[in-house]
Amino acid sequence: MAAPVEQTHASGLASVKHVLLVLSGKGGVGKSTVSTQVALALRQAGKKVGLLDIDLCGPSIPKMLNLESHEVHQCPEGWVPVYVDKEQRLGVMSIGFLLNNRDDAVVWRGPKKNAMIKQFINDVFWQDVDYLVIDTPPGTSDEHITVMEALKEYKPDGAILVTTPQAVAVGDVRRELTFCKKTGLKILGIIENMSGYVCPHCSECNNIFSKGGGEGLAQHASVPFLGCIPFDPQLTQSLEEGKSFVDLFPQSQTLEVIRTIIEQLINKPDT
Ligand SMILES: Nc1ncnc2c1ncn2[C@@H]1O[C@H](COP(=O)(O)OP(=O)(O)OP(=O)(O)O)[C@@H](O)[C@H]1O
Ligand code: SF4
Repeated sequence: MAAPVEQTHASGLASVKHVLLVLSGKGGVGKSTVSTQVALALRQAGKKVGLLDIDLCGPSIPKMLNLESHEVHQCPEGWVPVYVDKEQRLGVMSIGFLLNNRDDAVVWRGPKKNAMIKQFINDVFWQDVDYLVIDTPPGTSDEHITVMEALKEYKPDGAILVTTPQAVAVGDVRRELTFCKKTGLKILGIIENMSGYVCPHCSECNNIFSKGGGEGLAQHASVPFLGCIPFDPQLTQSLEEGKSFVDLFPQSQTLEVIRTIIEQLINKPDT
């Protein structure tokens, strides 16, 4: 585990223009996938982006971006993010970079996790970032409360809720909606992930499972529905290989969906 930062300058999110939290009611619905693709698409839209992975129990973002061998270093202003590109348009900070043993986080007790979350919010040296995308742990836990407390002074734009067609029925997302209301976090919208299946042979999107639950829930809760991202084997491939889906499959229909989601986020009057 890397030593705590000896801070001499204000860092934190002071130079970050917009903060977007990505939440999901339960694990495995594609929260980290959505966080990563939103960050990559925002960069492609010309924004300077930060991606903060505070899913302490399962930091998967370094693998998804092929950054697993990287370690963060410190400067007087704080931890320096790992940059995906030499132009430094997408910087990533993840607990995965700080662990000697990738399984360490799983056994941490609450206070240690909460202290780490606060450090992540306050001690990373983001330099003039337009959008900071924060990948949070699944569910609603003490860690989420800590995140919200640590973010209070930075006034996050709001939350993107990720669900799957199957998860919407179980009530996990409803709890997430309640959490946002109780903590005063604006809901930017719901994304239904793994919604339909893109055939690798003909690129046709088939609805093998039910579809539309996310949109129905959004209507019911009077929050925006941002779109349906299908289960796309090309997306799985790019995540497995740690390559950018945006660069690997620029003509993909799935990418069009992600771009449409980004446009809605960018063009919100108050984001
Ligand atoms: N739309 C998609 N198309 C293809 N594969 C996907 C899609 N969304 C997610 N996956 C795959 O599903 C798996 C789980 O995704 P991911 O790690 O993003 O979920 P998560 O909600 O962040 O999980 P956790 O709760 O463990 O953090 C990953 O292997 C990812 O490659
Ligand atoms: S979508 Fe159906 S018809 Fe098209 S290639 Fe796939 S399996 Fe064949």
